[in-house]
Amino acid sequence: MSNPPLDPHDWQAPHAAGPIDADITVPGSKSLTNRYLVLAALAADTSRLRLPLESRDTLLMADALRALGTRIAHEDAETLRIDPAPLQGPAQIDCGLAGTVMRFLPPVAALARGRVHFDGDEGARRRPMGPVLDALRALGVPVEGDGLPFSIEGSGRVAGGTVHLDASGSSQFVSALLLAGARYDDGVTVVHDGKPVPSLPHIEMTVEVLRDAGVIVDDSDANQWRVEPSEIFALDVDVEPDLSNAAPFLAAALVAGGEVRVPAWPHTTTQAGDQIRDILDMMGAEVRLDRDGLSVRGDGQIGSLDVDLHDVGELTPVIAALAAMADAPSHLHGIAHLRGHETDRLAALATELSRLGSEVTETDDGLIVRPRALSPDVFHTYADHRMAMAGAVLGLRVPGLVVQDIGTVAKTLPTFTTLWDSMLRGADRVGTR
Ligand SMILES: O=C(O)C1=C[C@@H](OP(=O)(O)O)[C@@H](O)[C@H](O)C1
Ligand SMILES: C=C(OP(=O)(O)O)C(=O)O
Repeated sequence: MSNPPLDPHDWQAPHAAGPIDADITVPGSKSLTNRYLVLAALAADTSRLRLPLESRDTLLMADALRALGTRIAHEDAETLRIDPAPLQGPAQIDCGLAGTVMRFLPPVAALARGRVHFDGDEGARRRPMGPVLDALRALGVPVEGDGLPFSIEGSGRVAGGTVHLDASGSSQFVSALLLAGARYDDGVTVVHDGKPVPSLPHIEMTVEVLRDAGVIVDDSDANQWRVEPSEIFALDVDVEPDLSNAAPFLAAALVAGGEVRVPAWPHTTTQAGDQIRDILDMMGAEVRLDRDGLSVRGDGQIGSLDVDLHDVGELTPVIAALAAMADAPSHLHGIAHLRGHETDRLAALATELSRLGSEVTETDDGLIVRPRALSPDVFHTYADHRMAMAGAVLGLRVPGLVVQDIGTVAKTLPTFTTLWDSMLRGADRVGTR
């Protein structure tokens, strides 16, 4: 009997026939691109971003800012020019499934004159929003709703002041208020009360981009951030490659053996994804960062690990895929907040890895992955780009594995399959940033 035909959204993940030898040019960082776009829209003058990420999350951010009055256009193939203008409603904002759009823009919409309505994908309606919307209410901004869909009735200005919130569900609640806070009359002081904030490097990134734009930020006390009211200077920046999106390619060197190189890897960065270097080293890779970029070498052996991913939850799906092919059980912890990401990532990973044959236990705040012989099946992605990338990593060693709805990679890396194929051909001639 022949196999049933593949759904057109399904992708037969390529199997690695031998060691890899590839240079992969990774497109720009989602987190940096979307922070730069927001600050550029709030800035005093024209900004320029070179090599921004162009993916669903960043296109939605640009469209949303345009809906509020900002002019954003390509100046040349590599450069976006952003001309700020007074923020205006009425406007409809489609957040898709982008945490950065649904969290970063309500505090911006509060500065617009008029009603701004937010909605997004069905999955986005399940993502936590309460702390940032309640914080805006506490600052006197009229908000209708507690999650998507919701509306904000801006009056053109926000008084600002001190807000207390629980950011244990997402660091983005804090980043959101800090990004817009300099434009509030009294600035903003955000105080976190609750369990530890996840993804702290992402808040450090927010603080750094604000300081680069001339904003004074005091982050000297734990769990408290103060943004002084001030003008935001225009930006003229090159966007770093997205280090979390580099992870599946680097992981491939461990699975298939061989070497993967990522040029332009920053030597200092606020991207949490930089931690992939230490994690792959712990799993047995030979990792080298020099002036040409990052190179990762593997021999097909994957070591197990016990790791706290609280700061860098984005890497979990790819690390879990590696753990399922490691030489002993692994424990990934500190990641309870992943239940509120694109999907409940802990449940999704446990289900999909178990379907292939792994023995996976979901704990309160993570996963225990016991490697077993894997057999091919359909790997479901739950509209989660990082699940799709994890499926690709597994497919290198599981011939016949099918990744369902591969198109979901478009959230942050629309060229993923092209880059993946080029990596397996041992070259990166088609990669674009
Ligand atoms: O601020 C950002 O750019 C991000 C913060 C993190 O969110 P959480 O704090 O919700 O984990 C991260 O996982 C997400 O991919 C991007
Ligand atoms: C959690 C993620 O995205 P978002 O910005 O939508 O929260 C992610 O990219 O892994």
